[in-house]
Amino acid sequence: MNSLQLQSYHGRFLSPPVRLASPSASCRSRLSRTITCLMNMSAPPTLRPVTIPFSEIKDRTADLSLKIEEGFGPNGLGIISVSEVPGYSSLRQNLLHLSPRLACLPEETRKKLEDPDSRYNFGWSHGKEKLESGKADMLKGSFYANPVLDIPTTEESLIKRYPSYCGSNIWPNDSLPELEHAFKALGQLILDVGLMVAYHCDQYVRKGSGRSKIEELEHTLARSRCQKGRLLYYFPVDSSKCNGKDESMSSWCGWHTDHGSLTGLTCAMFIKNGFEVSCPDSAAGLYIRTRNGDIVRVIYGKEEIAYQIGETTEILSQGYLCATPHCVRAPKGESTFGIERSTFALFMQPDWDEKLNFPEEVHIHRELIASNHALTFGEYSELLLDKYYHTRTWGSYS
Ligand SMILES: O=C(O)CCC(=O)C(=O)O
Ligand SMILES: [Fe+2]
Repeated sequence: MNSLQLQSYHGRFLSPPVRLASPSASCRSRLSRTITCLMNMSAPPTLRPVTIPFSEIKDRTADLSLKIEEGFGPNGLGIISVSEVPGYSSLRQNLLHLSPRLACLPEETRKKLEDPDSRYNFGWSHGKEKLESGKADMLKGSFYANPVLDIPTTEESLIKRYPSYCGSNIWPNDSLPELEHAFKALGQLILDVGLMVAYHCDQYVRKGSGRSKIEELEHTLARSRCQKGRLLYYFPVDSSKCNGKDESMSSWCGWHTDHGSLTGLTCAMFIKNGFEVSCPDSAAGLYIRTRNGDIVRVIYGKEEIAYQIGETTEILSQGYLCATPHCVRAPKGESTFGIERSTFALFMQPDWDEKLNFPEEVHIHRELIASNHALTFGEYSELLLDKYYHTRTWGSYS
């Protein structure tokens, strides 16, 4: 089993997950009935998350607390998927096909899409984040934008104070004009479905915690101006800095927890020579550390949107829902040379002004933030960026 290290990851950092009370026997048997274990021996098992059809998640009268418990509860994987979302499949295809095109734009074109002032949290970002080794991450490129608001605020003091959220989107209007529409359409859909997931999470927390007054995830996210989409492009295996000898699970993307509230994820697309292919290495892809401490590979269908919990939900739910540690393993072996990976993450996050009270029972970033301390989400994010993200020396931000 991999020992997890505290790691910086573009403002989304790994912290030791909080252990809650051990799961009941009934939870355990329910989980083992519903999880399909496809592979087991020395390698970590491959599991499917609990899947909730769109018709159920959109139903505000449905009681989905058992399914939310299976996915996000003390014995769950920390990830669920939503299936049969109308219109989703073509929006995913449209956007994921654009990431290789973006990544192979001429260097000076990509440079114009960079935004050092936001520490590369808007527009194109490549080689600006640190890997677990501390070296610059050349393995993937990212394109960041707020899919809902092009200009979240015009207030200069806010833009200075919270540049990673209050800055403006940068679209490649001349070089890849299709990107803006494709990015916004998919981001908005994942957000709409994510708010439905958030509603059912609130119901689950209210019921299970016995607290009538909770910080509602759904409303916190619905009023936020901080949604952030990330289109990820993992460079072909042989042309990246990866020498192919990296056996670790986190060879493409290091272990971390996302620091927002809820992350929506598409099923990744593998591409070779411009064509979609299936990945020849079945060990490649997304890995998760469950709240029981097990490391598992997680798979879900192309037609499904996956959602996992971020740190801010752990803080606002007072540890009732826990952030999900995850990483991505690169494919290995000669047959995988030339394979690129494209995927999209939507980080649903509170507004920069939203107050976070750090409760006693949550141990996230204790080295930085004392318990019973309160910070806004904007302050929390910038604090983490200050500590772990050393771009002030690279960019014009000073
Ligand atoms: O590439 C992936 O599948 C996950 C990416 C991720 O975890 C992130 O961007 O925070
Ligand atoms: Fe992540």
